Amino acid sequence: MSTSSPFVIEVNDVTKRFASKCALDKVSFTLDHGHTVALVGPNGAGKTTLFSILCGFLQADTGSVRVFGHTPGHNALFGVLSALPQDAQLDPRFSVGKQLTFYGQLQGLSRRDATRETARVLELVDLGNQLNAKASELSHGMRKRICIAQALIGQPKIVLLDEATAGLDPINAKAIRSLIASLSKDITFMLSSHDLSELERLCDTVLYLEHGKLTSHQRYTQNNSGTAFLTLQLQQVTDQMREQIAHLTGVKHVRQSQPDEFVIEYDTCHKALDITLLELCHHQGWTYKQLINGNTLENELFTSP
Ligand SMILES: Nc1ncnc2c1ncn2[C@@H]1O[C@H](COP(=O)(O)OP(=O)(O)OP(=O)(O)O)[C@@H](O)[C@H]1O
Repeated sequence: MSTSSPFVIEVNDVTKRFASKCALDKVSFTLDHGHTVALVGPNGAGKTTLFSILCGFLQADTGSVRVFGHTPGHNALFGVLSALPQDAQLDPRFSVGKQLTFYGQLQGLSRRDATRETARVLELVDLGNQLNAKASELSHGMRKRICIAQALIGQPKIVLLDEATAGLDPINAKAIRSLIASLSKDITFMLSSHDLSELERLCDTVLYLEHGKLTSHQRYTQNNSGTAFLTLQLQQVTDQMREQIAHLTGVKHVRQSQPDEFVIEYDTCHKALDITLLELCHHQGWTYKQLINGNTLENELFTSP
C-alpha cells in the first residue's frame, strides 16, 4: 500500500476514558514494517480498547492515531487492516462458506473472488472441509479458527488478533501459531494473549500495558550493546552452581530468575558460551531442562534485574 508514512502504526498521546475509568492514559508508540507485535498486560489493562481504536470501532478522546498514515476507519484501510475481536461470533444460521464469502464481498471482492478467498483461508486454518457446515454445528475451537480465517480474507497488511489461541487445544493452538509465523513475512500481526511463551515464540516487539499506561515498548531481540542473555533451566539450582557459571569467561552477571532457572548476562564476544555452559552441565553432572538463547519474556516483564 502506498503511503507517505514510514510507520505501519503511529499512536500519539492517546487517552480513552469510559466515564471515570481511564482505559488508555497518554499512550504513544510507533511500529514499523516487518514486525510481529505482542500486546501484553493484565486483565483490564486496556488492550481491547487499544485494538478497538486501531480498528476505528472506538475513537480516542485525545491524541492521534494513524494506520499507514490514515485515520482508523478510513476507506483506504478497507481490506488492509483486519481484526479478530476477543469475543468474535459467527452467525449460527448460515454456513461458514456463505458468511466468509459475504464478508469478502463486503470488502469489495467480486462474488467469484470472495468464493476463491473463502476456500483459500479455510485451507489455511485446515477447515477446508467445513465450507457447508453451519457455525452452530462446529466446536468452539473450530469456530475460533473460522474467525481467524475471516480475519485473513483479502490478504490484509495488518491483522490484530485478540486472544487468537484462547480456548484452542494444544494441537490447534500450535497450528495457528505456525500459520501466524508463516504469514508474518507479509503481514504485520499484533497479538494480544496471556500466554507469554506463545508471544515470545512469535513476536519480536512487545508493548506492555498496565492500568492504561504503556509501561514498556521494546524490541524483543538480541541488542547490539555487546551484551546478550542465555536462560538456563535446570533440574535444581544452587548458589554453588551460580558461582561456577559466574566464573566462566565472558559471563558478566548470573541471576536466579525462577526456582529452577538462571539468567546469564554475557559479553557477545564469547559466542560459544552456550557450548561452554552445556559442557559445564555435563562435567558437573547437572541435569539441564532447557537452554534458551535470550531472556524469557516473563523474566523481562516481571522480574527485576
Ligand atoms: N464499554 C466500556 N464501558 C465502560 N468501561 C469499559 C468499557 N470497555 C472497557 N472498559 C474498561 O476499560 C478498562 C480497559 O478494558 P479493556 O477491555 O481494554 O482491557 P483488556 O486489557 O482488554 O482486558 P482483558 O485482558 O480482561 O481482556 C477496564 O477497566 C474496563 O472495565
